[in-house]
Amino acid sequence: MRHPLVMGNWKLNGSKQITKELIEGLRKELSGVDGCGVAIAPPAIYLDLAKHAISGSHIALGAQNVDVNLSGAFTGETSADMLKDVGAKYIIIGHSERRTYHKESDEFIAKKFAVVKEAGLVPVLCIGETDAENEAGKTEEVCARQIDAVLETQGAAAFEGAVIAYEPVWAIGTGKSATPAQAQAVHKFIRDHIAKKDAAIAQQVIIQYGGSVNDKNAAELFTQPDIDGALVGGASLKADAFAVIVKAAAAAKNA
Ligand SMILES: O=C[C@H](O)COP(=O)(O)O
Repeated sequence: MRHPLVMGNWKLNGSKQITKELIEGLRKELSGVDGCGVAIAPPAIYLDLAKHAISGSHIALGAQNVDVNLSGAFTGETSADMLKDVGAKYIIIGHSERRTYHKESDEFIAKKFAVVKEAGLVPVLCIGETDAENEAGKTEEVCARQIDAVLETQGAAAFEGAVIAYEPVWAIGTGKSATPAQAQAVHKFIRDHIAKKDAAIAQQVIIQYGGSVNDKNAAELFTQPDIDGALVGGASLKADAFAVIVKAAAAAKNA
């Protein structure tokens, strides 16, 4: 039985003060909420502060990126072991903003996937098509290619305990979420694609939806059978809105 996971990706937002206040707000709003995994991914520089602030709660810590190297002359990078050392569990890789602004390839992201798994952490592999690819009817082709980069190098077993976030690029930060039916169709395609290699692995993999998820549209998205929570950007910066999303996922799970 899969549990949903709602994860907040703070992106390049926050400060020491905001980190403390946002987590304090989340702890209050989420007290007693059960049935849904919750994680936050603040900027790397605030991970240690966040780890202390979530202490004793059921909020897990995530990171927004990782390097493929574990140590050495790689100025400005952060390794999987370092993320583990500060208490991060869920590591976002392949986010479209990194694919676009940092030119990260499918192969490079697959290497990150392997490094994260090797460290005993949980990769949150972001995949999804651009607006142009969507218009051209290439959604499934793009998602398959992005998953295959891992499947073909590490096998289906690599997805055991892993998380996939389907984030159509056209829905990210635009206020234009995919409809529940649109998202469900792609999530089912992703699960079926992995099932061709290993049905049991496909059944347990968490597939989050991401892209303009908010406190208004979350509940309906979570009614879909293959949508297992969400990767939330903008709405994760407000404790009350993020808590509504978490509660919606928990309610859908318990329904
Ligand atoms: O990682 C989160 C996604 O990029 C979604 O961002 P958004 O909720 O602001 O659209």
